[in-house]
Amino acid sequence: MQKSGQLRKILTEKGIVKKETLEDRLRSLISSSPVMLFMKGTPDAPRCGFSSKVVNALKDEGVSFGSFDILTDDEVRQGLKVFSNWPTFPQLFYKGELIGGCDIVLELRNSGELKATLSE
Ligand SMILES: N[C@@H](CCC(=O)N[C@@H](CS)C(=O)NCC(=O)O)C(=O)O
Repeated sequence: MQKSGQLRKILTEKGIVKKETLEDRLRSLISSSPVMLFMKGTPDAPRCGFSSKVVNALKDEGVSFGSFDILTDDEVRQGLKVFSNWPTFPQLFYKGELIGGCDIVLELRNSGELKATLSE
């Protein structure tokens, strides 16, 4: 365990810091970038066609975004479905709010609203 991990463990045992719950972790991940994409794979190497389409739509519109590969963390993968009440990936968030998955992002792109939706 790394030093910061050891410190957190000791402080948590002493009740000095609150144990980070999965919900805390999800909230913090969702807010880690104004536009945040939970996807399968990475923007450079998507591992699902739906994720790939959303990455391309964001890149085409010149939107910069953060991403998280849910294939690397099953807790986040299953937890986010419950937290956001959305059963599939990709999931795109803007300023902490769920925008939607692939179908919605493509609809927004096709109607010319994607860039504006992600910069309000
Ligand atoms: N219609 C969906 C398509 C996405 C989808 O069906 N994703 C599936 C297969 S990649 C999924 O995430 N299943 C749940 C899982 O793999 O945990 C959308 O608009 O995003």
